[in-house]
Amino acid sequence: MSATDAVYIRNVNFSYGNNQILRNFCARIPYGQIYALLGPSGGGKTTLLKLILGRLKMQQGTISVLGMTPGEANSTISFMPQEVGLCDNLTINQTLKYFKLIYRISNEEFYARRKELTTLTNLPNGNMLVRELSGGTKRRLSIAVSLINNPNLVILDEPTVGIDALLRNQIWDYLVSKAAEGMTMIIVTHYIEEAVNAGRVGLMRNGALLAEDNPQRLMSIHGEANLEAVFLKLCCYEDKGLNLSTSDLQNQSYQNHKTTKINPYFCPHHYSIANHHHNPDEIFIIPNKFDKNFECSVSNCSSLSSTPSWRTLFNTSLLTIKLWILLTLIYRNLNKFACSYFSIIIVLLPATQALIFCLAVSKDITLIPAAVYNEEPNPGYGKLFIDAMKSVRGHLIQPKFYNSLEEATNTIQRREAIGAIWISENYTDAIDIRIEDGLSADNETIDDSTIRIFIDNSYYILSIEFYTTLLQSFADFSRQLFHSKYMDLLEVPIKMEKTALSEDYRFKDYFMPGYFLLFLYISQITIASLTLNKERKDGLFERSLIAGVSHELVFFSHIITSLVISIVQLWFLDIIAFALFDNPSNSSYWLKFSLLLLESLNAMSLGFVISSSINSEISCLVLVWFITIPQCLSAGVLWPLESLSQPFNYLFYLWPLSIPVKTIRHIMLQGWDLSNIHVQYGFLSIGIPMILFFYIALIIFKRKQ
Ligand SMILES: Nc1ncnc2c1ncn2[C@@H]1O[C@H](COP(=O)(O)OP(=O)(O)OP(=O)(O)O)[C@@H](O)[C@H]1O
Repeated sequence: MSATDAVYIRNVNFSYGNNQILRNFCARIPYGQIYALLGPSGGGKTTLLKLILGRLKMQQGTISVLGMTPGEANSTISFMPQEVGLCDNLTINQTLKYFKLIYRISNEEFYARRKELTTLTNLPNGNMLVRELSGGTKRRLSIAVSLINNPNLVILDEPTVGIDALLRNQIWDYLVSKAAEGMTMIIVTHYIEEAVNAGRVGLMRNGALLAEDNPQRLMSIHGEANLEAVFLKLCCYEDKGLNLSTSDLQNQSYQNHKTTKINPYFCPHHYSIANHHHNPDEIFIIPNKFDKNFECSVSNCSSLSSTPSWRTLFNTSLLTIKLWILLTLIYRNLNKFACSYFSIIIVLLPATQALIFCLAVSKDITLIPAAVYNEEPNPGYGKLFIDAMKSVRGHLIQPKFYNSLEEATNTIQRREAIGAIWISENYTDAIDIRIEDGLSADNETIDDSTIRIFIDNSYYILSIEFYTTLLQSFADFSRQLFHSKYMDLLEVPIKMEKTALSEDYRFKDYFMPGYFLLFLYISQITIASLTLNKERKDGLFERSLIAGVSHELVFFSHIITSLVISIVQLWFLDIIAFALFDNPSNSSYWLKFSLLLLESLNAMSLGFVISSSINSEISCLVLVWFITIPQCLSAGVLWPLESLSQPFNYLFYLWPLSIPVKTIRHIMLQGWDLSNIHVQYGFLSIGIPMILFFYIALIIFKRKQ
């Protein structure tokens, strides 16, 4: 290679599996020129660009880019991918600002260049979201992004597709002027006629270069009026088996070079990384043989850069730069998140679920309808029992009276009542006789003094509550009855003593900690399972990597962004569950907060493993459902783990929610703190898998293309 080559490619072979894409590909792209790469669709142009950028691993051959190996000089290279490479959820201004921050362009330079480029590319209002732009406008923005850092080398993959002819001409004029200032450009284009503007064209077919030269010279060598005819002619040669090798052509073009004056427009006198100050009329000499031993000249390569050399920055303040990029990425992530309607639902998901929970479950069940058939002609003990029943557990049972047993039981059939109560005609007398006779009471007296109950057990929870209330009412009723007869000793001989853990907890209190944890978990795993695959598909990702952003920084930026989202979610949850509603929390606020936050990170780590491994977002969501829905039942959220059938209960302890749910209950209901071994174990059971999953996710994220 020569010192005048910005990019030097020699004998490169590349295959995707058995499909060989590039065959002994050779090309050289001089500094300060526009190199147009032409060829049929599927010919391997994009593959070649990715090899130049180091985004694909070389299999065979040599590529030197700005005197370095592919990928090394990327911070001074800009790349515009074929798919425009923008993020739909950012505005035009945010997109440009993102690259300002990534490339660390000074404010002054940035505003001047932004003005120049937005005028050139005729961009609309900077506050418009990228997703609101037309295809052509996106492409124009993408061009502006590629030039915002005034790079040494710009690689544009089909930049002018979908752009009208007038603007296309203006853009080409601008590119030509930038080449005149020393910028090197590789442009893949399907518009053969616009390639005439380039200083050099490479005609590519079936993964090999058919010819490479100045367009005018190529046309004159082949005696054709346009490049398309040249290309067709070369294809014909190839099809007929005439082997017109690249070096033949180069020798040929070199010979022509010596005699042909190149249009000064395409051989600008400013160009010359090797310090050749050419006269506009001077001939640009292309060496006719590739140098065998290539030596890179880094100083030459970096001298054109207006942005600081990445290496220098690495040496001086590596940490500051990484921190700066990390902050920029977080800024971008948050902007993207804020622009999506879906985000607000995700942020509010745990809080809204908590609100629904508090409205629906946190109050005791009241007013369960019960049908009463009281046969007693006058108010007696039957009425006393019903009155006792009404006042138990906040009016849980609402009695409705009927005139026959049939009417009362029919209400159960019609689902108008959860149960029916039948009090016999002689209930008061029978009770008195039974108290008198004690164990010698006859069967008829026992029958008459028994209250009969009919329950609809298909409403399981309601029927349990109904039955429990009846038992409690009967205890109250009998206490009153025995008290009225001075027989207090006959009271039921069980007394509930008060302990630190004997608060009057109900079903909702048992359910609440696990439920809150479940919804934090679901929201975080859902976000995370769509994060890394979306990042990979995001147009900015490829560009950011080329700009020097590492996979690790992108990964950490997502962890921090999701952590911020988790904290906001937790605050909303706290406001709803503990400030607006009076849910029990017997623990330190920070211990509870830390456990919930750690479990959010745990969910995130598993979500990242999913999103780094699977590209399809639908498949990720299905997998998330597959993991989370069974946990509602088998991780102790709703139903205690102790009741699960053996040996599966041991297996179910492996669910990411099982031990955290137990631990949060220990903290919130039992008031245990970090000195308790079970709480420590709970924290460890979240932390260890979390670190492991984050590590696995990062490895997959880095390896998977
Ligand atoms: N990741 C991949 N895995 C397998 N094959 C691939 C992959 N990427 C590209 N190819 C194949 O490599 C060939 C060259 O693709 P490439 O995108 O480089 O062509 P191209 O010349 O840029 O085409 P176009 O002009 O249509 O963009 C195509 O046949 C394509 O199907």
